[in-house]
Amino acid sequence: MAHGDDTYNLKEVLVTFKSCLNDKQEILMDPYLEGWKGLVSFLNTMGAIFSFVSKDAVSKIQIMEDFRSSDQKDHYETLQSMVSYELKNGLVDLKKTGVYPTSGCRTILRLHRALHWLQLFLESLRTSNSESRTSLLCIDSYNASLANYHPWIIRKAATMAFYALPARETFLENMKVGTIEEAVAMLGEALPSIVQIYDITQALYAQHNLLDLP
Ligand SMILES: CCCCCCCCCCCCC/C=C/[C@@H](O)[C@H](COP(=O)(O)O)NC(=O)CCCCCCCCCCCCCCC
Repeated sequence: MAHGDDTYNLKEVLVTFKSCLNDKQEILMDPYLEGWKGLVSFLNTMGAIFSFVSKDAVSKIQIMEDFRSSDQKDHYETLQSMVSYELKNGLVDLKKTGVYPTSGCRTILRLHRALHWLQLFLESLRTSNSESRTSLLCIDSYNASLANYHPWIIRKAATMAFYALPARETFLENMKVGTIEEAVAMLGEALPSIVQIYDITQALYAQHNLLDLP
């Protein structure tokens, strides 16, 4: 996985999401977190204006990595095993924040909602044309997804930061996957696995009534 800025290649990051599913269609925690870490590295190349976003993502990734290096690590091997372990042992605050403010279930839910934003944003980036403004694509995908879970002050800060995004062609070049056309083609290849991971997680959380965890 390329995390250094000069060898940075978003293709590797998005391909990591492809390796998240095992043969039982369960989502493997380690590559899932690895994918997020790669996205955060990319976000860090977009400037300090996004540091409040990357800090929050990093702290959530860290919570999950701590579970993966704890005595309970085997229970956190997949999203499915995490849900069943935490629910069975009463380790999730279901109605309001209490004893378990940083459960795996609520932490992954935040990343899962952000994955929906990513899916919408990448899809609009892929299907837009050279006239499109990245900032507006980003604002639209944010408003259709994550914004619904954020208070006014975060929405305001996020929207202001989006205006600092580079133009579409520069953005696609920054992905370091070759020409604009190659970058667009790569998005088309990577998106189905992101959609699949999102859909499987959404169904898992819906099945256990976990979509509104505080
Ligand atoms: C192209 C760059 C745009 C990046 C925009 C990302 C979406 C904006 C998210 C704004 C989050 C603001 C920070 C605070 C969030 C928290 O309040 C909030 C709730 O947490 P809590 O319940 O523990 O309090 N946290 C969250 O919703 C989780 C946010 C996680 C955001 C991860 C974003 C990673 C972005 C990676 C960008 C990669 C772009 C790749 C494009 C080719």
